[in-house]
Amino acid sequence: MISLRGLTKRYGGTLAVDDMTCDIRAGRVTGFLGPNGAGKSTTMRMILGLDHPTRGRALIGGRPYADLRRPLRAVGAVLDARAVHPARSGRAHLLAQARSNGIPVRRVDEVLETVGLAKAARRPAGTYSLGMSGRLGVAGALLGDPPVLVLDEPVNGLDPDGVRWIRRLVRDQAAEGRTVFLSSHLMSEMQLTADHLVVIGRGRLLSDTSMTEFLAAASPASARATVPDAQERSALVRCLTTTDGVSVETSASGELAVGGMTAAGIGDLAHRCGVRLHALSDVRVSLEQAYMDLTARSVEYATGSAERGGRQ
Ligand SMILES: Nc1ncnc2c1ncn2[C@@H]1O[C@H](COP(=O)(O)OP(=O)(O)OP(=O)(O)O)[C@@H](O)[C@H]1O
Repeated sequence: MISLRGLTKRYGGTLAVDDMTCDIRAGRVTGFLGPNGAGKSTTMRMILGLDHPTRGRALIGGRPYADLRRPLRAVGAVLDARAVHPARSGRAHLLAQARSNGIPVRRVDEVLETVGLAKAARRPAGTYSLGMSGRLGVAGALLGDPPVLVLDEPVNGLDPDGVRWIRRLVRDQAAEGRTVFLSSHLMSEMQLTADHLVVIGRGRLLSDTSMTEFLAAASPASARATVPDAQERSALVRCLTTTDGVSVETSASGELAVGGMTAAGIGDLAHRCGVRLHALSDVRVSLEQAYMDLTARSVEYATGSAERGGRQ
């Protein structure tokens, strides 16, 4: 588990991280979201001991990073996948990391295989594509088989196959009981990958909740229903419109768009009214829309169309 307690970082006049308190728990993928400049990388750097908090603490398994005796065995990280000596081969880069953490050489070859870099392992890392560098970064993170993974934008530069690979990898790591803390600006990908979300804006914690609750909170109950029989459809519309707070629109194809009620509620009502349904589904906003709504006022570097506003 990663624990943040009143974590604060000030750079001169910039409050990059402002009193963050939350736990990033084991056994699930926690997505870390926030607009550009929100403080995600600064938070991750403080977790990894690369920056000192101005106030507060970041703990990995109850200890600050500096107290970890074999750090690669406690936490694996990808911060800047390009931060590798360009003349060193991928394998030599991993070997150096392994030696300093008491990790056997065979583990280096194992992780190179896992990330699909075995064939390119002896080439200078400076000749790697962005995607290959990303894979080398992930190999370094997995090297010590750590219980905690911190990944800053790990899908950057990966092709669709690579993006899928990262998704499966982090989901598998979480399923094995590891703590996975992952940042990305790719909302559709995050929606498929994360179980839990930590959202920040201008350094402050805006949300710490499950993906399901985050989406449900952003979208008032609404659903779509298909009733094949016209008379039964009218009967269902009558039943729905006599329910408080429910609105119904009928499309040209006869599909009902229902506001103020979930699919489960409509199913129960249809059953009571003796109406046969052919299709019934909840309508949810996407993570992208829910996230945009939450962070609209916290965007530091906004384009013309984004809302500008005060601090939340
Ligand atoms: N070394 C530094 N010196 C001064 N200011 C910094 C430093 N590092 C970060 N900042 C500032 O702290 C704030 C948070 O930056 P940070 O890189 O943590 O944001 P981020 O959420 O990771 O952004 P992005 O999504 O663009 O990567 C920004 O205003 C940034 O300019």
